Amino acid sequence: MADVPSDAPEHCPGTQSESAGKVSACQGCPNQSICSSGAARGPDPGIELVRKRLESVKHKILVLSGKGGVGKSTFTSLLARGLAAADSDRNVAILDIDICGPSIPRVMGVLGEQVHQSGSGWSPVYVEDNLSVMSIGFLLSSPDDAIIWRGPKKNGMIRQFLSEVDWGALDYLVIDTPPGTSDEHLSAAQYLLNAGLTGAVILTTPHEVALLDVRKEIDFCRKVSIPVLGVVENMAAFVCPKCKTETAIFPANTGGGSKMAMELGVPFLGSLPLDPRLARSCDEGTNFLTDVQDSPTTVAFNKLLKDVVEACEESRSS
Ligand SMILES: Nc1ncnc2c1ncn2[C@@H]1O[C@H](COP(=O)(O)OP(=O)(O)OP(=O)(O)O)[C@@H](O)[C@H]1O
Repeated sequence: MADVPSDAPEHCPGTQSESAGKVSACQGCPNQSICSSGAARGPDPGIELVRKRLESVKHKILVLSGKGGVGKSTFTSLLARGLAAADSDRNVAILDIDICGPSIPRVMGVLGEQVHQSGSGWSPVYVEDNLSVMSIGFLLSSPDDAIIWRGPKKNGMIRQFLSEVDWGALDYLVIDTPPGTSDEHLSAAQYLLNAGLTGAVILTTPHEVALLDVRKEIDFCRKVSIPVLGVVENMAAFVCPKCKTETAIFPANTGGGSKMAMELGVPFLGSLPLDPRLARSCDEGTNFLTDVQDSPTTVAFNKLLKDVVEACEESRSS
């Protein structure tokens, strides 16, 4: 093998192998520490592939949250639908890299669709003429398939997703991620930062537990140099459709997302009220923004959308 040094022990896996420096044959080898650090493998060729593929994408937005179930996929779908509806000349796409719980196909109403591969890559599924979707959910034979995948396989999948989807020219690529700061986030950050990531929108709810996790998420963004476009507080309140009384379902005992954003020096993009019609719309895969235009959630979202667009433009010019 070309990547087995002359002083290597018997059964050396090779310096380019994922297991370099990590298997029993490596014990006592003078190259073990350099191999196990990954330095011998040189830069990941995927970084350049992703950069080239995403050259034609103007804004790349990561949607993050510290906790699960706070509304990341819901917000991703609203953001993509809102951006696409505001301007028919604007091309928008969603990439769902929530490998263990891809919910975007359902929320976007394209569950069970097939993706096709051509010479120029995988073709995404079109929801509107200017809105396309790619999700791991389209590729798994069973929803449980990916749950047992280890880090390197997830990393490979994310690299493939970022480098092999034939998006065409896009104005916005909105990327839905799993909750927390896992292998998937590190992989995505590594590839996207080299491809001109616009920034991250961080979702939270007003609960203290969710806010604590959001602090960790902001800390993660700072450590890996992801620009934070802002924090969105979801399920902030419930406005009764009959009497219009507003009730804080999850009381913000410590000031909620806006206070936390101020303390951490990141922009607060706004609050989205809870609306059971939105949950139904996500389950049915319909377009809540056009179907329920009088919802306080639609009104709040439309205002917030302008701020996200502005934050993206500012991040690009800075
Ligand atoms: N503002 C809202 N009003 C009513 N229901 C909402 C709202 N936001 C989200 N939901 C509902 O809450 C549930 C969780 O939302 P969603 O799946 O978007 O969360 P998530 O953060 O992406 O979850 P996961 O961690 O599984 O990826 C869904 O049933 C969704 O329809």
